Amino acid sequence: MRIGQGYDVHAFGDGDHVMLGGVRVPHERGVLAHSDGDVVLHALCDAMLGALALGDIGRHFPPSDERWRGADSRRFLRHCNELIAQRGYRVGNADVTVVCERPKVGPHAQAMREAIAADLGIDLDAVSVKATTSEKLGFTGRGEGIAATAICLLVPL
Ligand SMILES: Nc1ccn([C@@H]2O[C@H](COP(=O)(O)O)[C@@H](O)[C@H]2O)c(=O)n1
Ligand SMILES: C[C@@]1(CO)OP(=O)(O)OP(=O)(O)OC[C@H]1O
Repeated sequence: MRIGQGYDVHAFGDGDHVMLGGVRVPHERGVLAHSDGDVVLHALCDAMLGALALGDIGRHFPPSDERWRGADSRRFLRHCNELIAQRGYRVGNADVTVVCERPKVGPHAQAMREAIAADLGIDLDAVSVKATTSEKLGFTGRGEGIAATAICLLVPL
């Protein structure tokens, strides 16, 4: 078995939604990003890559590459899943925490779990999505941005 962790942050900018875990969540701000800026999927990709010491998301999908402008991050997740499968692993379970004051994540967590489980080809109960505020402290507390952490266990196929 292998274990990995990931972390991602995006600043809020103009817009009317944020992508989280592959789900479009209505919000009065968007995020500043090269891709769709999905912090949940970016943190999870980094956790999967980290578990096998395969570098990070920016190595596989460089922000300098125009192919990834506005990209759907589910594409990154599926690619990372293929990379780990090529090495004889699948995600045993994954646990993600989103940190922001708003939007509220809870009402969308089930849809995020379903999207992630579908892309990874694993059971729904192997995917956890949680959220917390930072009690109005720091950049997330001031509503300047959104962060996510992820941890995953890889098990042999
Ligand atoms: N963006 C968020 C933040 C929090 N939640 C839910 O609220 C609960 C309480 O958050 P605290 O930071 O005050 O502990 C938290 O456990 C989540 O269930 C949320 O849905 N979205
Ligand atoms: C996802 C990539 C894709 O170019 O760009 P961003 O959407 O800006 O997201 P980030 O979390 O900074 O990760 C780096 C890149 O791989």
